[in-house]
Amino acid sequence: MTGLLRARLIVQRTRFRLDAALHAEPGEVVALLGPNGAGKTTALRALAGLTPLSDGHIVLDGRQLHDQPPERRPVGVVFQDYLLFPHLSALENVAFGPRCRGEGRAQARRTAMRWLTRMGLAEYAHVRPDRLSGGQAQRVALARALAAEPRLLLLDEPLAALDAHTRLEVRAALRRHLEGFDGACVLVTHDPLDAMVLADRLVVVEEGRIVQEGAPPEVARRPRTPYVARLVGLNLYRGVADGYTVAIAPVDGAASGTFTLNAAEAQTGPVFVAFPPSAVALYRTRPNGTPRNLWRTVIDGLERHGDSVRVHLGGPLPAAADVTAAAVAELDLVPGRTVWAAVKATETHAYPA
Ligand SMILES: Nc1ncnc2c1ncn2[C@@H]1O[C@H](COP(=O)(O)OP(=O)(O)OP(=O)(O)O)[C@@H](O)[C@H]1O
Repeated sequence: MTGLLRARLIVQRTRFRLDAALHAEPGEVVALLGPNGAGKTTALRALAGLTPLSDGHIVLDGRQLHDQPPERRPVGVVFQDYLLFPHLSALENVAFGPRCRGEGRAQARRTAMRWLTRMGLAEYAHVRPDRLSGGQAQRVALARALAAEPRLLLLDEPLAALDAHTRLEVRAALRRHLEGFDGACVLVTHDPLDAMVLADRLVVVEEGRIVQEGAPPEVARRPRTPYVARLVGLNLYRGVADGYTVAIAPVDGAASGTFTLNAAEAQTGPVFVAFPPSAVALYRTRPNGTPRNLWRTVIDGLERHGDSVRVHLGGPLPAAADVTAAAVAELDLVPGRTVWAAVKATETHAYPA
């Protein structure tokens, strides 16, 4: 396998094992996405040399890194809370990187100033971290990591400490800065939007294993686990296809196993079927002239979801449906109510499992 970064990360703990093969090309941004405790941070720390590998390897630019201590690795790290030195100015914080790489004091300060200017922070050069906003501190931390000219940049939840508004701006700025970086970048995030916006490739980790990877639109369109489906907001089922019909496998013990969905694409054998909550229409009484998929179900719960209301439906096919607030009032949708749910075959998407 070629690539700037080639790694097989194995970390064995008493009740947890990470075993993940990671690779990245020059200039590629790879997002590690996964639920709590999946092993994302462990993978990042292993790449940085902060957590030892139990087995495996890390090769960067053709050089073995796994036997090098953290300070000898051409790796820049931005932690979630940035870990800026509180007693140093922004400039001195950024100059720390080039200093560690052996630049003289004056030269390191010039390098640091260049980076701060690039990040739009020149006027904050002499300000200490406690006087910086979250977004500014994030940029200083990024400048400090990049000023050391790493070949691998590691970002641990780079936007997690920011409020929603700042996050939007910083996300866009971070994307621009990453576009100018020609090394490999691995970032860890919980947030699917961060991942979709920032990454060229998503690597989904669950229970220490990679369960899916691919370009963001591909992962979003064809989720392969319930976690990924929830993340991208799709209803997802496993089943066995015979032409345009799919016999759905039991979902969380709820589906009977005999539930059949009509899909838009003809397939044969094990498949996933996905459709968005917005494709589910709800009725109080059995509608006439209906789409091909129609079933009776019970409302489990409701929650606000952006401008609409997400209705959680129980068996026989647990699903989420997005409806307007007006529809909730009109149909008197309340938990426990029996409704009819309909999905057009053309709104479903079936693909090989
Ligand atoms: N220092 C440690 N010693 C022992 N176990 C640890 C240590 N750090 C993490 N773990 C365990 O290893 C597993 C993976 O943790 P890790 O922090 O890598 O997950 P994560 O995907 O980053 O989760 P989160 O999104 O919650 O940060 C978890 O079961 C965690 O409890």
